Amino acid sequence: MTRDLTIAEVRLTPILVADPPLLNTQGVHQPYTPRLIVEIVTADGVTGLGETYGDTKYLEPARSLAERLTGRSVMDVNGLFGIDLAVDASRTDGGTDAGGLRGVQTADKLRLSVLSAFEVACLDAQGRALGLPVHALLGGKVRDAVEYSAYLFYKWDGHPAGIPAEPDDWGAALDPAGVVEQARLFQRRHGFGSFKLKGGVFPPEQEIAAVRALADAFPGHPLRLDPNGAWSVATSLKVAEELGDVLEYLEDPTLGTPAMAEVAAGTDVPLATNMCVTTFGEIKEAFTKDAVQVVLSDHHYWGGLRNTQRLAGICAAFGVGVSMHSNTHLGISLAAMTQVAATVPGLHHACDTHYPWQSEDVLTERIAFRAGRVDVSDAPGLGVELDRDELARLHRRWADDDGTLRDRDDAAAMRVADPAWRTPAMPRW
Ligand SMILES: O=C([O-])C(=O)C[C@H](O)[C@@H](O)C(=O)[O-]
Ligand SMILES: [Mg+2]
Repeated sequence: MTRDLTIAEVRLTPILVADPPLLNTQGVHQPYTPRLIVEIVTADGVTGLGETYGDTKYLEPARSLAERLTGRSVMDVNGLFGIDLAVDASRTDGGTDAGGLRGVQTADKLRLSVLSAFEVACLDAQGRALGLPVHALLGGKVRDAVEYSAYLFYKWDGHPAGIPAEPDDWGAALDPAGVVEQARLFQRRHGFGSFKLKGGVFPPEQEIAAVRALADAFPGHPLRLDPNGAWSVATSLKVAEELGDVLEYLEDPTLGTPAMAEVAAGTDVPLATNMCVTTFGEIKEAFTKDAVQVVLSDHHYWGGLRNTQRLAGICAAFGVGVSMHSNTHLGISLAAMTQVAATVPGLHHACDTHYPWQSEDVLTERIAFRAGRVDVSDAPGLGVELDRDELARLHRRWADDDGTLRDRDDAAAMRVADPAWRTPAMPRW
C-alpha cells in the first residue's frame, strides 16, 4: 500500500466531446461541448481523477489552483477549500451561466464548480492509495446501486448540415410520438423506468400532450417535466393542474424563489429545482417559503461530494427531498455522482444523468446502466480508469477549435440553424 500522499503533479486537460442536437429553452446543444479532466498525481505515482465544466471561465481558476497544489497532501481536502482562489467576477456578476439553465452565476459558485473536480480527484487518489472506494471515505454506502432517470429531450435528427458533428442514432423527437419513441429507446437500451422531459421548448400545450403520451405509454412510471423557468406563475399552475395526476414533480416551472413559492402554494404537485436553490445561501429563503419540495443537487456547482452530503443533511432536516441534477458529463462525473448518491440515506427519486447522450468518454470502459441503475463500485477510488488515447484525441479537438466551441452557448448554436434566434425573454409563456 502506498503512503506518500503528497501531490507531485496536477494535470489539466480541456476536451471537446460530441453532443447531440438537444433542444432547451435557450436554444440547442453545440455539436461539441467543453469539459475539463483533472488528474492529481501523488509522490508515489497514484493518480486521482476529477471532471468539471471546461468553459474558459472555469479553466482560468483551475489553472491557477493547479499551480498551487504541489507539495500539499491529497488528504487535505478541507485545506483545498481554504485556498484563496480568485475568479474573474466580471464573468459572473448578475448573469446566469452560458446555458442560463443552472440558476444565478456567482463568483463563489464558479469557484466551487472548479474546486469540486479537485475534491473528487483528491478523494479518488485517497481511495486508490488506501485501497478503499470513495463511498467508504464518505462514510459508507447505504445502497448497492443508484437509480437514474431517462433524460428525454426534444431533438433534431442531426446538427445543421454543413457543420462538423458526430452523427447519433437517437433520431428526431419533436412531437409526442417522437418523445415516446425516444423514451422506449432509453428503456430498451438502459432499462430506465423513470422519465424526465426537458421542456420550455414548445408552447406548454404541446409539452403537456407529450407528457400525457408518456403517461399513456408508461402507466404508473414516475414522470417529470422541466422547462427551466420558462413559464409564468399562471402558466405553471395551469400545467400543474393539467398534469397533476401523472407528475412525480414539476421542475423549475418558473424563475426565482418568490415565484416558485407562489406556484407551490397553488398546487399539490411537488416542485423540484436545480435553478433557485443552487448555493447554501439560497436555502433559507426557499425552505422557509416552502418554495421547493425537492432539491436537485449537483456536486459540480455545490462544491463536491462532501458538500452534496451536507446539502442532503439540510434537506432531510427540513423534510425536503433530494436528488441529482445533471449537465452534459462523462464517466468520471457519473462515477462520482454514483459514489456520493450511494451514501445519501434519503434519496427517494431517480437521479438525472446526461451520460446516455454522450457517445464519447475518456474511460477505458463505459459505465453501464442495469435496469436504469448503476452498480456502486467497491473498487478503490471511483473505480474507473482513464483512456489516455481518447483523452488525447478529445484534447486535440479542443486545441484545434478556433474558440467557437470552447464556451458553451446554446443560443449561438441555435443561430446556426435560425440566424434570427435570440435568447428568449423569460417567462416565455
Ligand atoms: O435544469 C436542468 O435540468 C439542466 O440544467 C440540465 C441541462 O442543462 C439541460 O437543460 C441541457 O443541457 O440542456
Ligand atoms: Mg432542471
